[in-house]
Amino acid sequence: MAEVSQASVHLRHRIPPDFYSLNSQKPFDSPHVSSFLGSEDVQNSLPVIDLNSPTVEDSLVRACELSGMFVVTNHGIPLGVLVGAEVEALRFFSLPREEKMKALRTPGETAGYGMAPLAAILDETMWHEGLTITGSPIEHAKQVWPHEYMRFCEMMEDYQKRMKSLSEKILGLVLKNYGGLPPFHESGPSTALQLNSYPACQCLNEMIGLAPHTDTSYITIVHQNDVTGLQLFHEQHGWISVAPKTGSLVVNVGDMLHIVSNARFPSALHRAAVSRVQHRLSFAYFYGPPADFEVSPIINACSSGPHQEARFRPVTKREFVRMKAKNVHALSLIRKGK
Ligand SMILES: C=C1C[C@]23C[C@@]1(O)CC[C@H]2[C@@]12CCC[C@@](C)(C(=O)O1)[C@H]2[C@@H]3C(=O)O
Ligand SMILES: O=C(O)CCC(=O)C(=O)O
Ligand SMILES: [Fe+2]
Repeated sequence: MAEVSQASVHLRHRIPPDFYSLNSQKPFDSPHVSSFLGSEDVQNSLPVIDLNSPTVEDSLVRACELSGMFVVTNHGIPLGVLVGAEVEALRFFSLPREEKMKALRTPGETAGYGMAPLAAILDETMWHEGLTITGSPIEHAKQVWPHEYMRFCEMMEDYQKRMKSLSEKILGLVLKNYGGLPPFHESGPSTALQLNSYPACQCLNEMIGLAPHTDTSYITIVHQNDVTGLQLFHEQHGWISVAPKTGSLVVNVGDMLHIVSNARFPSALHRAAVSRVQHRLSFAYFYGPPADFEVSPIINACSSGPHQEARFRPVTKREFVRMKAKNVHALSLIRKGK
């Protein structure tokens, strides 16, 4: 009996809500989210960085220091690639629930359909479904489209290839004064593409799409469709809305870069809100160290004042992910002197 309820709890955290049937109910208030989803309309306060600018390196470093999140333009990814990926993602998320369930993430795996892993340690329900892709999505795509999987796979592979180069360009510039990109040895970085879908939500008066979190990556590159929803927590303004701008991309600092920079760059605390009328899609590309690479603060000439002593103990991404699966505040567990 205990085993059965354990399993159902586990399933509850993996399987997205039944959006269609919930939306056919009369609107009701969520007990957990009492009108806290408002955000200040100060989205223009996020730095916008032209990657072709001659001062790009300084601007990137300042933006990382200031808010841990910024917008990039002239990034070299054609609009057609972003829109093409949106079309394919929508083709997937528009499938009937039982079809998408064929691609359900199996326990212990990264890739597949389901709730964000974050759901496992939260009480509240998130109005969210996601498809995580690592490399080729062929296995899951074939399960849902036995004969029409190629277009989806080609689009997603091309998207990841381009995002990988862009991540390396941005991270290389940000870390230039730290000796450039960290040495990855033979293993290469660990990367993942997370397709996020937030269907219009009519049944709840206020509902969270993705709960507040930081990403584990060095950096994450986010593309949003034209529906506003991404919000960044800002020390002075509270939650600020990061509205989509056609063709531009949002970049945020994750936990691994926060550690490498010895807390000089904040790991951006962010969340996603949902719309009552529009289906929101976002694409998050995570670029991080390989699982067994030991990440530790780099102390060098550009670290001054309070940053001179290592603030974190070394940690591998694998160990950190294990800690974060139980505690969203995993960073505090590796902070020195705590
Ligand atoms: C590569 C990954 C990062 C991620 C966990 C995952 O294995 C796949 C999903 C990612 C995501 C997306 C939503 C927020 C987040 C915290 C989560 O629960 O799943 C991130 C994870 C992360 O950055 O740790
Ligand atoms: O939907 C968004 O804009 C944010 C997605 C996100 O934060 C994530 O996938 O980690
Ligand atoms: Fe995120």
